Amino acid sequence: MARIIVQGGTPLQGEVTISGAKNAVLPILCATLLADAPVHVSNVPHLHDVVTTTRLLAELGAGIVVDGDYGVTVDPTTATRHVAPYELVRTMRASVLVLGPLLARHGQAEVSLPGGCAIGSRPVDLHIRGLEALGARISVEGGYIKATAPRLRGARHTFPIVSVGATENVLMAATMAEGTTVLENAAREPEIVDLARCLRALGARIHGEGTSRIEVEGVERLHGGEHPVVPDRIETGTFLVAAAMTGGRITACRARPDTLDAVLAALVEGGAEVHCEDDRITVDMHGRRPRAVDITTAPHPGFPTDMQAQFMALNCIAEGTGIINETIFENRFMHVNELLRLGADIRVDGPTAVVRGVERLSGAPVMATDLRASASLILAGLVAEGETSIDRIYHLDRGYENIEEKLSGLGAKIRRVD
Ligand SMILES: CC(=O)N[C@H]1[C@@H](OP(=O)(O)OP(=O)(O)OC[C@H]2O[C@@H](n3ccc(=O)[nH]c3=O)[C@H](O)[C@@H]2O)O[C@H](CO)[C@@H](O)[C@@H]1O
Ligand SMILES: C=C(OP(=O)(O)O)C(=O)O
Repeated sequence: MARIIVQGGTPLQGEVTISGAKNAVLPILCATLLADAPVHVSNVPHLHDVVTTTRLLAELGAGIVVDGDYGVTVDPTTATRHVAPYELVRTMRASVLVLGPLLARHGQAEVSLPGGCAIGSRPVDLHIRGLEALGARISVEGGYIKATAPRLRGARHTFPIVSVGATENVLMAATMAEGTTVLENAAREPEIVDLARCLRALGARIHGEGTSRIEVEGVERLHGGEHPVVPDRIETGTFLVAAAMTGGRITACRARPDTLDAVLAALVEGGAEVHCEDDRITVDMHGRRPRAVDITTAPHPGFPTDMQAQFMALNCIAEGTGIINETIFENRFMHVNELLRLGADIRVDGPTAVVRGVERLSGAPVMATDLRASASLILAGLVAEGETSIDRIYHLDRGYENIEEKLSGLGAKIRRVD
């Protein structure tokens, strides 16, 4: 099985180009099902989850053309099937995002329940309740969400808790509902903003994305169009933490500093010098050891749960003790046991981890358990003495494009072995 081998000890230096955001491109690809003509999506990252999504769209009958290095054109006009099968959905939870578009466009959808994953149980009740508020009739039978709605109707709906995926599913469905929909307590993540921009480029009428109140005036049809995917803030943050941990200086290019406020504030608290330009972020640690940072994850604009594992890695080698509270997912500390194998000092008590910084980590074989846990192990490997070998890296390929090549370009001693 493929592994990543990291030799620790090199401060990272140089520039790295950020790819399109995984968590933006997946809903956007699903949204193309709403259109009645081809949609061209650019700045599409090379990720396993993107391949899974295009397979799912093809399974539904859509035409897929990969053009150039980073473009995908989806022709939804031939997408007449409405069943998203278990075999595809089980490998990627975001597949449930075809539910809203299928329902809005075809009046029916059957989507396999995605199931849980390593980081938590991850139910989809909020997606279902939101779509029901628009008039859908939904039942769960045989492991499938079965939904029908001859025509969705606009409604006022308040999400009981903030959910990125549920906001996306209901937003997509509402674009073609009859009348106006108002979504309260909507997620405010930059990926929601990017989805709304894409939908608007296809003719949707949406206001308020990026705030907790989104208003959608339903339209009869969405047309074809084009959309470039927003840069990946989590990939950006991961590289910036790598620079901070190694005492290096890197610039993330084609990034979006305005989507990273909480992460950049935490880096500054950790002792990094951070400099932002339009689409570039430079982090300079001047060879210093980072200071420990306290983190509490929260919906945007709070500190992102998808950066929690990386900051835990930073705290492992920082000066002082950092306290990490994970409030979004109930089981997102799977990286702790692996970091302990590298010599970290971490104590977990329910949703809280207390990380006492140690002078040095030492390389060891470790196992990736989920996407961001994998990233945290690479970061720890970059500063550990000797060699760290990371197993089960298929998790990484879901969400990081060529991470070992990008890190090598910054001077890291890292390679993939098959
Ligand atoms: C593809 C994608 O964009 N994934 C992101 C998305 O996941 P995802 O959209 O799955 O995450 P949500 O925002 O929905 O989850 C937030 C919380 O709500 C709960 N919940 C969610 C839906 C539901 O129907 N019922 C329910 O109880 C979840 O279990 C979790 O505790 O947002 C998460 C939170 O920022 C990120 O970590 C993921 O990287
Ligand atoms: C948890 C993540 O993704 P997903 O929701 O696709 O599992 C992530 O990107 O960190």
